[in-house]
Amino acid sequence: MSSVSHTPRVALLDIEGTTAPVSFVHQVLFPYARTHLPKLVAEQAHDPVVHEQLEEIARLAPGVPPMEQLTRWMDEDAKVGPLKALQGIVWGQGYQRGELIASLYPDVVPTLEAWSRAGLTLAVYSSGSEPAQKLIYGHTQQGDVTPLFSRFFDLRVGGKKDEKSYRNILLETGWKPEDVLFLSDVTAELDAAADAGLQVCQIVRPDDGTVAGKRHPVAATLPDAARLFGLPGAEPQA
Ligand SMILES: CSCCC(=O)C(=O)COP(=O)(O)O
Ligand SMILES: [Mg+2]
Repeated sequence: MSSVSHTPRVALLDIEGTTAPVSFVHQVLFPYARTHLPKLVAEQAHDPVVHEQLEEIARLAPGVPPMEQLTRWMDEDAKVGPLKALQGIVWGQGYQRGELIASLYPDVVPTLEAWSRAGLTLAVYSSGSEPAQKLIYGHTQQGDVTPLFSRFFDLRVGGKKDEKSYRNILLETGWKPEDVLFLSDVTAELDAAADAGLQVCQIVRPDDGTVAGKRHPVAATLPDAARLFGLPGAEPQA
């Protein structure tokens, strides 16, 4: 397991399984998109934003009807740009209609507020599109918490299991790798980030049934991660 040496200045956070329960994404957001995507594709295909994504589907899967391809990707939980962009659009409609409200783990907002107050830069890296990230944090049970974050990264920089994506984030921001702490539940994502020189912490939420890996520090909550990395917002020691 890698050791913890340098206090991070940037916290780069995954969403599903790290700040939001896997159950919220898989039992609320994904089914909502599955229900509403066919109508979006059928009725809003001429909207320029939707149209651009439909063209991208046709490029990636020539000859396949777009809704058939989207269903295939949803069945595989594929992290693909056009699916993520279109899911973001229907979730936006859902939040606007009051049919969706985002669930975050209860420790998330207080800990991020403590980190922000202490001067840490907070950023998101999720497979969900940047608009979808802003929607989830804009419609939480605690209100709009998007101002806590200064940067949002999605598949535009590459997939989360690819070391190059983290190098792209470093290039775009000028952050030093050792200053950045990436928090995620998925070991393959942490491996990629660590290979790019970032500090990493696996969030192993008992409710999500996450399995702890062996290579990286493990925390059950963000306060637990704060304690491991010398950050504010740590839970009091027992
Ligand atoms: C913006 S919330 C929905 C997240 C999502 O679509 C997804 O596929 C989960 O991605 P993550 O990278 O946060 O695990
Ligand atoms: Mg995750």
